[in-house]
Amino acid sequence: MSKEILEKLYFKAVNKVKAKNLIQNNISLKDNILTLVDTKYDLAKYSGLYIFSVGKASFSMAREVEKLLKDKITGGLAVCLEEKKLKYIDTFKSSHPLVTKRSFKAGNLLIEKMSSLSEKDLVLFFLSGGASAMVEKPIEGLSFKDFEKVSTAVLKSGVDIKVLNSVRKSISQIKGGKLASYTKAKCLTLVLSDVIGDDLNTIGSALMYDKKVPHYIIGNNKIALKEAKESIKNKVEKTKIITTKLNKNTKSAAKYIKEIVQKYDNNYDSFALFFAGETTTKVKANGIGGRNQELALRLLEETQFSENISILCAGSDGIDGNSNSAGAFIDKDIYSKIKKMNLDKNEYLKNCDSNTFFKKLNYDFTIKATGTNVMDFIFVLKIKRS
Ligand SMILES: O=C(O)C(=O)CO
Repeated sequence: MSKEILEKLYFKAVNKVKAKNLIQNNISLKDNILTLVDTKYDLAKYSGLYIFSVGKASFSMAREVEKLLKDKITGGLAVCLEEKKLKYIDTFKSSHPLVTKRSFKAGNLLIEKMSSLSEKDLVLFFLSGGASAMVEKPIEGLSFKDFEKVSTAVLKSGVDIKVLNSVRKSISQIKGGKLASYTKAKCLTLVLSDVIGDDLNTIGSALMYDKKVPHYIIGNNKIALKEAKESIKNKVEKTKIITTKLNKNTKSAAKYIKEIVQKYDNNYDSFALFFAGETTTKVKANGIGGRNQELALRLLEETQFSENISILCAGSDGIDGNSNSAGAFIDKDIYSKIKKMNLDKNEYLKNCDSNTFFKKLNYDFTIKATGTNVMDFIFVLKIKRS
């Protein structure tokens, strides 16, 4: 029952920031006038309209924008993770989370297409999280092998995305706004934020963020959480978005969440608490899991939650680390199951194997990739058990 409610809350949040809603809520076309958020562009003034899209939400963004703008679109490219085609926009399947040669190919394709445009063309560039790994053109002289070594080492080091992307920008010919300099076209960037505080210098390694390109944030975790909160406000005594900027390592995050839950537990009979952000962890072993399931595992350490509390920790993209799950649940029954199955939490933590742990218990949250990405969610629910 609580698992079902948590799952519903998750999909409420995620659906609000899926491409279909984002495009419908932020872009419209009437009599050749394209309205983006609050700015109007007269398409008659441009010789071509090009759509580019990069990131985990790339394909769905491009697909939805095609549905809206149809043959107004002259061309473009969606670098995506799907092997799918579109009518007006070319697609190219790249890789994530590791940079591969496909990411290099995607980088070159972007440069080739964008540099062929003139100042009379208009570009809508859709940027979502994951873009940094999906497109790349490393600085001259850096071999693929060396590039791979550097990027894999920083990826596993446990640094946050800001630091990670600063390193990525320093070894790239397209990141840190450099991609924008390859084109003469008028460019506008529409951003689905997967970074704390919607920092445009960090999202997708700021491919297009130089001074001349307006950026519009069209989706972020705040929008997602508000929708989830609204959907449950009549069913519990208290709802609260605690933070949209959680950026601690999994250990400190677990401690922080526990303290807050304890406080609410002492004061309310029922509640829904919403946390969002991105925790960090050092990957020191070869198990299966990601930061969301590791956080859930750490939440099980030391004191138990009281019996009416249940929790979901999950990535909004539907994928947690190297596992095929989005995250994991916790409820009162998990403690006795752990005991019964004689599972040693510390062993699984040490082996970075949180997914195996939750799968054994049948407490993993496994869904398909959602096609969007606004970082991670932690939903805490207190309701009477039915
Ligand atoms: O840089 C990326 O690709 C991220 O996921 C953050 O936006």
